[in-house]
Amino acid sequence: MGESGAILAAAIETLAQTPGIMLKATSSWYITKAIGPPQPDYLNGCAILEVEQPPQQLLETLLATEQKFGRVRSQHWGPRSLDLDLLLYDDLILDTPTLQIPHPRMCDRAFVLVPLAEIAPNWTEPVSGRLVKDLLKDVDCSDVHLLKGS
Ligand SMILES: Nc1ncnc2c1ncn2[C@@H]1O[C@H](COP(=O)(O)OP(=O)(O)OP(=O)(O)O)[C@@H](O)[C@H]1O
Ligand SMILES: Nc1nc2c(c(=O)[nH]1)N=C(CO)CN2
Repeated sequence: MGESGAILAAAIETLAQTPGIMLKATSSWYITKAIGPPQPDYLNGCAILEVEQPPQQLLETLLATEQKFGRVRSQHWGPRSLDLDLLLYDDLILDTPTLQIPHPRMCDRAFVLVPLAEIAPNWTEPVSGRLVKDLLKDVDCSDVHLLKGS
């Protein structure tokens, strides 16, 4: 919800300025049809961060950044101002009540795999053992559209 392009750019900048985080790459932004209850389109993208923070601390940083940009949790999979998900962390597999890595739904989501394949095509998703660029071949990308100029 809101000025999504500006919110995403500002959120990325916030992360890049966080001690222990170095921004290595960002994808283009993609306009994507919402999965879940009826709601406006999303703007999705991915970034690669080099971090000194362990995964749980990185999740806290992401959640704090969502809060900074006004994230309110109401409806499940409902509209939101900003959603920052931790998709992959090296080749780590982690399953705790508050954090699962890889993100458990990433392999099914064209809105994740299209931008991720742009910046990390040869990253292996460690649960399936498959490359991001190969996972992308198995999803329907018809509802994912490049935002021109991004
Ligand atoms: N890899 C992960 N990245 C982000 N949050 C995660 C992850 N694994 C578990 N979580 C937990 O999920 C909680 C809820 O996340 P959130 O409300 O953003 O879900 P969502 O984005 O609506 O749905 P989805 O998880 O399907 O993308 C977070 O507070 C966090 O504890
Ligand atoms: N297009 C799109 N749909 C969604 C998204 C998202 O990022 N993009 N995130 C969701 C929950 O995280 C639910 N539905």
